[in-house]
Amino acid sequence: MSNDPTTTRTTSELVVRDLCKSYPTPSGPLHVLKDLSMRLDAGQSVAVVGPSGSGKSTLLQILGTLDRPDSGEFLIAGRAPLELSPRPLAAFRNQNIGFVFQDHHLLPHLNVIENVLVPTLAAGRVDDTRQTKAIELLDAVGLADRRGHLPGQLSGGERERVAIARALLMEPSLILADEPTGNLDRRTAETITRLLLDLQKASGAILVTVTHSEKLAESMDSQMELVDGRLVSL
Ligand SMILES: Nc1ncnc2c1ncn2[C@@H]1O[C@H](COP(=O)(O)OP(=O)(O)OP(=O)(O)O)[C@@H](O)[C@H]1O
Repeated sequence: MSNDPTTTRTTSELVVRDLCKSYPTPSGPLHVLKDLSMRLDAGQSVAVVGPSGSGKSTLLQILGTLDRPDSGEFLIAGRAPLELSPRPLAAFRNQNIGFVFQDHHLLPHLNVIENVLVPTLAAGRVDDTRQTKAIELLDAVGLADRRGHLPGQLSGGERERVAIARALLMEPSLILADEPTGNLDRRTAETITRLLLDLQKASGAILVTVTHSEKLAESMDSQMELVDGRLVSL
């Protein structure tokens, strides 16, 4: 078995055990996640809901390996990212985790296909396979004829589609979405939700979506609420 965190894939489950996270405040630590555990199989989608301040973004940041918990552990694709040092962790994140965030984070000076290919630049290789994959994904999200456009020349819904294509480029085992339809009108939101779910199901990735939208939450396989630092099935 390879020790390369970018290629090892022993299991495609997401296993989260006893995550704790607190932030220091003047009146003492604010305990946001308290022994949070969850387990999702490949191809499953889950909506995480909860009131503002309940810790949804904190959970997503930790699962996305962008922040560390105080304690606890989790496995993505059979690997424990918390055990990795910064460089292998960045490679692991790039290969295994796709992010779809409300504000897209598209690079304004790169055109649509270049934005989709950004993860390959980070991986240091833009090969023909990924180029083909990028074209396929842009086709799937209905933007085949907008490849050369800059993000500023696209609507909000179109930019979100680019972000979805980019998130799926490396065929990640985990997709994390934070209010992916937050800024969109109802019809566009429905189209984007369908696209995201269709592509996620086809790829077999796990999708964790944080949202305040009941409609979006209901579209996922299951719904969980963050209550007092833990996830409760709805
Ligand atoms: N870096 C930080 N330092 C201190 N407190 C923080 C920090 N980040 C988040 N918090 C606090 O942790 C709690 C959880 O925040 P988080 O952003 O995870 O909530 P959320 O459920 O995503 O909220 P929303 O729905 O409003 O986005 C909040 O009380 C927030 O103020």
